Amino acid sequence: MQQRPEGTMHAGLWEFPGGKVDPGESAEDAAVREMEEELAVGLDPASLVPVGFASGLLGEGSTGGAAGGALGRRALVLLLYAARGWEGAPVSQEGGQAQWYAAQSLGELAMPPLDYPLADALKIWLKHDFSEKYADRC
Ligand SMILES: Nc1nc2c([nH]c(=O)n2[C@@H]2O[C@H](COP(=O)(O)OP(=O)(O)OP(=O)(O)O)[C@@H](O)[C@H]2O)c(=O)[nH]1
Repeated sequence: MQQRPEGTMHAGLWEFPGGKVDPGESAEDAAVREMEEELAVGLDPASLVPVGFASGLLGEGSTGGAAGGALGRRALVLLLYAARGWEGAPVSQEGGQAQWYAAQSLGELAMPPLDYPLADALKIWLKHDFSEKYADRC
């Protein structure tokens, strides 16, 4: 998990690492690029397995809320992937903290709203260990 830096929306809250998909980029390629940029971790896009998604409005749960603020009502969909292998040790490249947490303890972290359902999806996914099904991709 990584902590959002000061001066950004949801500053100080812990989130799954990642970021926005660039135009023309696949979601998997974006995940690989963001993990490299944010944590200096190398991933193979073919090793990514979809875990779940969460959908809401940009800015919901931050100071001022989404509907009344300058952000308007922009939809936000977060896709969560699992990776069983990577190169390098994750180190935050953007000044904030990055830390491992057991899936079971994620609910106790202060997170932006959509990361809670993502954490629940991860717990279910880990319980059933769907990665076996995708062994040829990992
Ligand atoms: N992880 C997460 N992000 C959320 C939630 N709700 C919400 O508005 N966001 C916002 O969605 C954006 C996610 O984009 P991002 O991961 O590329 O964040 P970023 O810091 O690179 O972009 P930024 O400069 O716009 O803040 C952030 O601005 C974040 O504050 C949420 O529930 N979970």
